[in-house]
Amino acid sequence: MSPIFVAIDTPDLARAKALANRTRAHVGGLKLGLEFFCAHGQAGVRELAEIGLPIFLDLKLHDIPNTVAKAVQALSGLAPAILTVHASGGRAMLEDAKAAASPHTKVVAVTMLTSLDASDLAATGVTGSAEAQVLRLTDLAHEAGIDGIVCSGAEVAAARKAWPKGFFVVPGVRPADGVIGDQKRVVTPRAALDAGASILVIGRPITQAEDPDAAARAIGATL
Ligand SMILES: O=c1ccn([C@@H]2O[C@H](COP(=O)(O)O)[C@@H](O)[C@H]2O)c(=O)[nH]1
Repeated sequence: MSPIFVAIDTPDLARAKALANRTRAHVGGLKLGLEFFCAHGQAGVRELAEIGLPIFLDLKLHDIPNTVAKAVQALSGLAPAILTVHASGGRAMLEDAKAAASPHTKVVAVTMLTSLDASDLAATGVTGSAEAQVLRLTDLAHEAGIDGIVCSGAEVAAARKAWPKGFFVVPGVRPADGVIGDQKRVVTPRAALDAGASILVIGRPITQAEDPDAAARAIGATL
C-alpha cells in the first residue's frame, strides 16, 4: 500500500472526485481538509469514500474539550481512518477526542504547522526551535493516549525516537524540483520516509500537475 495520502484541497465536488479517481492507483488514501469539508460536509466525505480508499479527515479540531469531543462524536459515523486535532488544545482535549472517536479512527495531533518557521513561532510567544516545540507537543500527545502526531519531515526522526510506536503524518512534502508555495519546512518524499514518516501528505505537487496521475506515479517511484 502506498504511504501517500493525496490532499484533495478543492471546494469543487466534481473536481475532487476526478482527482481522486485519476490518482487512486498510485496513492494509499485521500486526505480531505477544511476547504472540501466546509463546502460539502459529511455527505461530500461519504461520496469520496465510495471510491474505496481510506479517508483522512484533516479538520484540525481545536476548542475546549467538551466541544471537540462532541464534534468528534458527530463525525464518528464516518469512521475516517485518520482524524486530526491540534495538540496545543491541551491534554484533556486530546484525551476526550480519542475517547469520542470511532475505534477505527486514528486520532493524530498537529504539532507545528509546516507553513511556520522558528520566527513565526516566536511571534506567537513560543521561544526555541521548531524541533523543541514539536517534541514538547509529541510528548503531550503520547501521554494523552492518542495515536500519533503531524509534523514536518525535519522533525520526524526526533519525534519517532521519542515515541517509537507512534504514527507519524508528514505534510510539507515536495519532490526535489517542486514548487514550495506557502510551506516553510519541507523535505522530499524519500527523505520523510527515511526519517520515520508513517504516511506522507502530498497535495499540490500532484493535484496541480498537468497530469495528476503521472505526477502521483512519478512521486511513488521515488519511494
Ligand atoms: O502542518 C500541516 C498540517 C496539515 N497540512 C495539510 O497538508 C496538505 C499539504 O498540501 P500541499 O499542497 O502538499 O502543500 C494541505 O491540505 C494542508 O492543509 C499541512 O500542509 N501542514
